[in-house]
Amino acid sequence: MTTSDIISSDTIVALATSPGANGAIAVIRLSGADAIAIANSVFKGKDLSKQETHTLHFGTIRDGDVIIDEVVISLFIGPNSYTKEHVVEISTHNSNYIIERILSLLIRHGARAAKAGEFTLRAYLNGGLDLSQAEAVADLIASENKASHEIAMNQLRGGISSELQRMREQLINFTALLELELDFGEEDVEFADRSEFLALIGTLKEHVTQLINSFEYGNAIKNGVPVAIIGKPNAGKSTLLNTLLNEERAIVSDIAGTTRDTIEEMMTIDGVTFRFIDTAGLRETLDTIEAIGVARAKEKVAAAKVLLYLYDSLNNTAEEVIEQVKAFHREGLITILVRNKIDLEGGYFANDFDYQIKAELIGGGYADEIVALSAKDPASVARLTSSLVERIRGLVSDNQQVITNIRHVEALKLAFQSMEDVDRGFQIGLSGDLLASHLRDALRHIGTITGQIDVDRDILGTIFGKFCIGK
Ligand SMILES: Nc1nc2c(c(=O)[nH]1)N(C=O)[C@@H](CNc1ccc(C(=O)N[C@@H](CCC(=O)O)C(=O)O)cc1)CN2
Ligand SMILES: Nc1nc2c(ncn2[C@@H]2O[C@H](COP(=O)(O)OP(=O)(O)OP(=O)(O)O)[C@@H](O)[C@H]2O)c(=O)[nH]1
Repeated sequence: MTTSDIISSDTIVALATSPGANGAIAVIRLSGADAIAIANSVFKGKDLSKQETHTLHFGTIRDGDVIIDEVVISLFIGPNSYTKEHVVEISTHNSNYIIERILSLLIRHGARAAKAGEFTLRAYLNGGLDLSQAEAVADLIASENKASHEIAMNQLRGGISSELQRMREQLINFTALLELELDFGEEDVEFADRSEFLALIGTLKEHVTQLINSFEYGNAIKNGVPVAIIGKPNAGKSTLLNTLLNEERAIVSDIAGTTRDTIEEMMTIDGVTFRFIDTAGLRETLDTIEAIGVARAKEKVAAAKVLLYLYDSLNNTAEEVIEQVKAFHREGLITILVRNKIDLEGGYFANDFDYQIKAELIGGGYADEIVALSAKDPASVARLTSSLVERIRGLVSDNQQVITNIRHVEALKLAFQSMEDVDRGFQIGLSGDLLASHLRDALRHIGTITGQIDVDRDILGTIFGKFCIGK
């Protein structure tokens, strides 16, 4: 690739820092073949065309004789830049007036206003980043906690890309062997035995499934892990939420049915963001407002990753706890039984009540554990939060790649289907060329994730259109 191949014809410009923000300095970024020439035509200082890449230069920006600002210019000579084109960054004083004047000055001198995500689009088109890395840039900017930051950073550093590359290589070897056999078709040779092929496709399918499943965790981490807090009226749901949030957000009272609607609160604990959802108490009622609340509670559990079921031994029978928790149960729902108000019993002592619940719900696989606490007491609630964090972290193993992007999941599902076709094809003795065609489909679907394979212009538009302008 020569420099002229990778440097696009038009030069784009945008504010790279946040518009309207209060900082001291703003950065205006130019990228393209004429970036240096355009900057030179408004900059009074050293001749930028004679400077080395990755150097800084002090000077003024002038519109005719008028000095608009004293600035610092950073120079990146293509392809040694983020976009792989010439990039010039102008650090100005952060004034909307100055920014507007410099932007329009640069446009008058031949630059064009960049569209959303256009710098990163160019980085992708010029081979600086692959598509999943470009998407990671958006995730990184949006990341607000340690867990989502870690996943986005891993993706930006090529974690997903290299994993997919390994998978593609295996598939390519596989296809090559199969096509070699096809060439010798008449002679009926087999270069690899069928069981080896089947084992390999089985491993690949398993791997793809693991990635698909990681999305549930990845998506929860990215958007906050939804936790539904459920229990009979007066179980202490609002009290627990208040202690968790350390503020009086939910209305607490001892009149059953105070919480008529659902309340949602975001909170980051040990780097994991949770969305706690308080819900109306569960009870048979003729009060229609509250009946709607109960229906909503069921919806919330359906959308939750974690269920905190609150009860206490004074107001609940073991039977009703068992019945309700079973009613909410579904595969993959992390269920923590929260036995509340232990201060009223003078501390927690396991008794028949617990043994029954433990045997039925923990033993039966409907719940993961029981945490006994007093919702009013922050120290005992801390035991619950550390258990919550541990369980969320436990969903993926340390070095497993996590998918956070729905586009990637869709592509992986299609790849899985093609692998299924290969698998089934083998079993029913499908001809080699048809098998190879299914294999190529699988390769193509995986390739769309990193963008190695023809990605539709519309899809690129959707991906980069979500970025902010200047990114
Ligand atoms: N001022 C500034 N800060 C920024 C960016 C930027 O564009 N400008 N970035 C963008 O959003 C991110 C950093 N990304 C960057 C990626 C590559 C290069 C770069 O100059 N690459 C060269 C040189 C590499 C080297 O010296 O090792 C290259 O790839 O050849 C710069 C920034 C975050 N901070
Ligand atoms: N002693 C004691 N009282 C508690 C504890 N947790 C909650 N309570 C009390 O129990 C009553 C009901 O608590 P809430 O938090 O309003 O219960 P809720 O589950 O939100 O009730 P609804 O809004 O009716 O669904 C209040 O008087 C709380 O102060 C606890 O750990 N110990």
